[in-house]
Amino acid sequence: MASRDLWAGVGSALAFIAALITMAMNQVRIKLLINKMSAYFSPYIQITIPEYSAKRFERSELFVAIEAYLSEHCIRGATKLKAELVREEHKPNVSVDDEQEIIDKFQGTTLWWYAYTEYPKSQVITVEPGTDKRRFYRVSFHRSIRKKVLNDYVPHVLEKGRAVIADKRQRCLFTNNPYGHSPALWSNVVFQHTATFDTLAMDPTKKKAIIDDLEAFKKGKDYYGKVGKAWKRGYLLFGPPGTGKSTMVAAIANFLEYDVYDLELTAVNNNTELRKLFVETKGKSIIVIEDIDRSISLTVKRTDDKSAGDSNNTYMTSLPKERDKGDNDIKLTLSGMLNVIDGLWSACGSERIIIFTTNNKSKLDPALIRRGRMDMHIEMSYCRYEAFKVLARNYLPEINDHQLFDLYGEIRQLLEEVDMSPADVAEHLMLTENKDADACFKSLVVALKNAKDDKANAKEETVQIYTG
Ligand SMILES: Nc1ncnc2c1ncn2[C@@H]1O[C@H](COP(=O)(O)OP(=O)(O)OP(=O)(O)O)[C@@H](O)[C@H]1O
Ligand SMILES: [Mg+2]
Repeated sequence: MASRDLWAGVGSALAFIAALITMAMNQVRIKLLINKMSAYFSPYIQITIPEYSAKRFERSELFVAIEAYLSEHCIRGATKLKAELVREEHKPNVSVDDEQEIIDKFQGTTLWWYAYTEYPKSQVITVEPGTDKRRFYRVSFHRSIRKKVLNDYVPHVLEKGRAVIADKRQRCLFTNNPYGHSPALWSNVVFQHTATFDTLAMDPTKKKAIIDDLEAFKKGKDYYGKVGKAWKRGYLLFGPPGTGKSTMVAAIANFLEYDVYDLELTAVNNNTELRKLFVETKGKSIIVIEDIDRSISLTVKRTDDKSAGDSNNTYMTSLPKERDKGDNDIKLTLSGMLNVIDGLWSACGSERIIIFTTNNKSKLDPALIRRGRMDMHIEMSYCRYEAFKVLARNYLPEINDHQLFDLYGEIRQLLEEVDMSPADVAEHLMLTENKDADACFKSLVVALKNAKDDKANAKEETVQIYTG
């Protein structure tokens, strides 16, 4: 009897649990059905954009662009905002917080945006805190504008968002790590050089030609596409020390708003390493190889190869020109370098500039600097009158043209006769505690006169030796 009661009790308990499960399942089914029906009859459509796609570990570009777009263009009506301090900036970056409806208008139609976060239902242990949650953006709109949203609105958000990101992003200066010393090929710091074309002292006509060339390059996406060329450009900067080659690189980077990759060739062992470094660079960037003549000859051990370089051994291409099969892993060669510049790298990514600087253009192999590889050869020369005026305004902004006028005549004359680098001229124009503008100009005039005398004496000596 007791056992029958017990079984009866167990039986009714099981029946009760079964009834509960059936109800719950029915509820889920009913809920799904309601959702389906409301979706069918609702005139609104929703699109959800996850922060991370299922397979990739990188944040979705669309998600990031939407975040930037909404925070820049639709933030006005929002009341729930969040602020984050990004790296070394002094102003926080303010964006729209989760669960805040944002209304956007596009070509006379309305769209409703909403950000939300999902947390895992079960306990998940992750290495980094916060990586278990999943964020989404959801946009709702009337089904009548479905095509317009997909064809016009989403690309519009993507474009505007990208522009906001580009505007706010901090540009970086990358340097290559000695191979094998670090898992990353490049290390980076924030690029903070303040040089601009306004502060760059050089012949104004040359300066304008460079700016025009850069402008054309920047706007050249369609042109490069049409003529089937990779969207890249090479500049060779040559001239004596202290004439502003490195300053020009910074001015170009600031003008184009590009990152700079400062490639130290002496830390690169072979062609394979060089290729990896190039491929790891991102678009909208400048790769600069400073003093290319010196870094190559330091890097590459001279070989017994008779085909190497010219007979005087003056070209950097005392390194072998032909491509031996094993060269790629053994050494850095000119052909390897040319292959990288012309090949794979230029095909992947876009908007790249490559700059070589040198004090000795004549030491470079013509193959390396031929047009097409180095599209523009820019000579940075000694400081002449026009360049001096720029330097005077940079270093002595308080001085007016009237005050300068008396000195200009003398300085102009001297600068035509004496070769002094802008770096040396700038040294004299630096205001210090016990040196005012007047003293600066006087010290410059004295230095120029001394240089002129030295030049005259040197000439005299040469003549004497020659005649004697
Ligand atoms: N054309 C210039 N315009 C403005 N400033 C200049 C110019 N040339 C040189 N300077 C000043 O002199 C300093 C040295 O110039 P920079 O390093 O650009 O010369 P460089 O040509 O790269 O020299 P090097 O051949 O030794 O590398 C700069 O910090 C800058 O202040
Ligand atoms: Mg330099």
